[in-house]
Amino acid sequence: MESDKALRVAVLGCGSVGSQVVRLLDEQAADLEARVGAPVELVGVAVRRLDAPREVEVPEGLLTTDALALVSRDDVDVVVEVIGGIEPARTLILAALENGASVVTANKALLAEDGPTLFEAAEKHGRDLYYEAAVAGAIPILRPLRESLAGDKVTRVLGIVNGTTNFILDKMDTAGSGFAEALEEAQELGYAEADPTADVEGFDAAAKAAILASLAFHSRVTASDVHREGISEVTAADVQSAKDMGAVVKLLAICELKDDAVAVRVHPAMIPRSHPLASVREAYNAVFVESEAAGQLMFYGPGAGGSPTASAVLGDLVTVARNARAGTRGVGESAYADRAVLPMGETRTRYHVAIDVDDRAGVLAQVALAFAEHDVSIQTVRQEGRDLDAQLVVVSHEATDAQLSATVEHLRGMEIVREVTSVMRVEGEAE
Ligand SMILES: NC(=O)c1ccc[n+]([C@@H]2O[C@H](COP(=O)([O-])OP(=O)(O)OC[C@H]3O[C@@H](n4cnc5c(N)ncnc54)[C@H](O)[C@@H]3O)[C@@H](O)[C@H]2O)c1
Ligand SMILES: N[C@@H](CCO)C(=O)O
Ligand code: NA
Repeated sequence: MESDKALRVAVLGCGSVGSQVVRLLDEQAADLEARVGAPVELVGVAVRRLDAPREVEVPEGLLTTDALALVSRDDVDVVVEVIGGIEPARTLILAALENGASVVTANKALLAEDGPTLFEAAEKHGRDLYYEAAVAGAIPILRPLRESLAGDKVTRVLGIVNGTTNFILDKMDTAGSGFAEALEEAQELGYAEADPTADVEGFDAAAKAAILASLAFHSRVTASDVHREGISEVTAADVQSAKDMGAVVKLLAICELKDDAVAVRVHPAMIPRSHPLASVREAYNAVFVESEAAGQLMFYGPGAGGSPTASAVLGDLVTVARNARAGTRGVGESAYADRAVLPMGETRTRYHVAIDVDDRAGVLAQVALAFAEHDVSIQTVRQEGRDLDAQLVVVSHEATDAQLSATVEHLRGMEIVREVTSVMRVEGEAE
């Protein structure tokens, strides 16, 4: 792009995010031009159907159903991919890069599954590939990890990175709703999709965790490296049990550096109400970062929605445009550390276990022994007497997930244990 020439932008997909990108490109045109130093011009919008209803009016003549032809035009400087999914998004991004365009995308699913292929193509063709919108929507988190913290050593990232599940868990906590009822409300408000599997079962958060871990630890982490558990099994009893111990249940994406390996997981966990992430309500997102020199940082804001997500897309677009004007490109992938990914069994965590037991002599000792047999140290035990039985709530110290899950299996098989009523990991508290 020459210094006074417009930056020519093609947008692929005109749904929730794409329509807001198109709107902002029009409404902010004068400011964008001033910030970039050249006009930012929309030259085409690829859609699936020309006659579909849209949230934005696309200028005459810009709509096309041939996305491949659009990205193959030699007058396109930047392609914004907001179709989502693996194909045809991957083919279109690769074609755009090959054709000399830079790419801005919000596509976490594709980046988490096949990021390296895209990064290599960007490198090979000397173009930019930016994706701030892919993790936690509008919240600036990827740029801080990639740039602001590039001189520090990030040791841990804890994130609430899925708005739908945070909304559901928040309703279960504050309104006492059951999972199904809270999900229905999330669907009515338009947070959850008709098929909520990607959100509820943690796939969306796992993709984001893979991207966060890759950037935080300068390694390649893909979605298949992430241990994933969703929230569909979280019960009102779990939520109440968390409340009783001054905690709240959140779906967390946890990325940790352990010696020279990384551990990456997504699962519901109890965190103390005093932890900054406990105050993240409704569909908001937040990412809590711990690094050696900076200490603790928290990034908070709207993690979804057309307009917030478009804000992140436009931020990337301005960066790409400035790079192009300066005749340079931004930093590419940084995977030099090439760290191994720890299996979940070797990851260290803590468990909260609630069990119904017979209320008689020696029961507590037997339960304590089960923990001891797996070399798991107990932090607290709370007992609540009932008519004929008692509920014991045990919170462990840190141990490997394998030791902790073996302890739970052991408890389930014990004659004195009537039922294990709640099992959940506990995070966000110093040992
Ligand atoms: N909506 C959000 O809150 C949000 C937040 C962060 C990231 N994202 C990501 O942004 C991307 C877009 O999400 P969205 O919510 O806007 O989805 P959406 O379903 O609202 O929009 C996608 C659009 O792409 C169109 N499309 C599908 N195939 C096409 C093709 N071959 N050519 C042209 N158009 C095609 C669809 O018709 C649809 O209008 C996804 O990768 C998503 O993960 C969305
Ligand atoms: N479905 C996602 C959208 C943002 O990726 C969420 O609920 O957070
Ligand atoms: Na973001």
